[in-house]
Amino acid sequence: MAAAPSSLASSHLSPIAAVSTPAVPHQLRIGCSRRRAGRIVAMAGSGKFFVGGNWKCVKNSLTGRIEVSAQNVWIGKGGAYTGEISAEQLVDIGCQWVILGHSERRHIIGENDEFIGKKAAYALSQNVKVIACIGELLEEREAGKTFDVCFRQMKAFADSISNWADVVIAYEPVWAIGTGKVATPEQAQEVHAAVRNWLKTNISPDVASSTRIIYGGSVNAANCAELAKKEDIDGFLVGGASLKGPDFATIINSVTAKKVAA
Ligand SMILES: O=C[C@H](O)COP(=O)(O)O
Repeated sequence: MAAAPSSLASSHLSPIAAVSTPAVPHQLRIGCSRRRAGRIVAMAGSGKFFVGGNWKCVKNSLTGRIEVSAQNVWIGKGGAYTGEISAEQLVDIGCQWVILGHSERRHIIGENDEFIGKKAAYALSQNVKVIACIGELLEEREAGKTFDVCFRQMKAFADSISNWADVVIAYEPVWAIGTGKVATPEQAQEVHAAVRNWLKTNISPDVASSTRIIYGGSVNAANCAELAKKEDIDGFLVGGASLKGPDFATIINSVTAKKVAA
């Protein structure tokens, strides 16, 4: 892979961590994904936490530091789209965030860049904030196409985004998601720095320095600290490790420690 462009300082950014937990039966669910259908996804940042999944369970048990994210939303105003979730529904129940472009939506469900971009545009138009996921397949990395893929996915999001204050970028190499094969801190930092530089070049230096870029893919209690030390890693999007409460706490603390250190 070509050398990454120089990174922009991001140590002032509020860190973020994200987690998921297994489904709780008989709860209203928003969003779904593979083995973790109905999971909770929590993110910490800007002094807030964000959680999505089993709505009643989440909403009734969280403090004001926690916000909720869905894992899917429809591309436009609600209507006869059976099985889909509208942004209006999310707003109605007080759900502030949605995860878009997750690799499972791209590679299993078949959502393409344009479709994901439409979702982002409409969600943002309804004041639903977006966790914009990008990331390359293993064969794309091995072919030296990591930056090409991530930048193409970034452009699709950027074409739909006017207010970057409501966007968090999640870099999740597909080969690291749910595999136990985490990117090394250097591999992750290289892509995060490149994405931040892409924002600087294609959007603005302000957006580049203020947009949080979080890493996802086999983050756990053992590897989070070294990842969190990297300059352009502003937090985590965590799946499997969030099934273990103490591990999640360790992950949250790793990014909180970064914020304190900054
Ligand atoms: O949504 C979460 C990410 O896909 C990461 O999942 P993972 O931590 O199980 O690899």
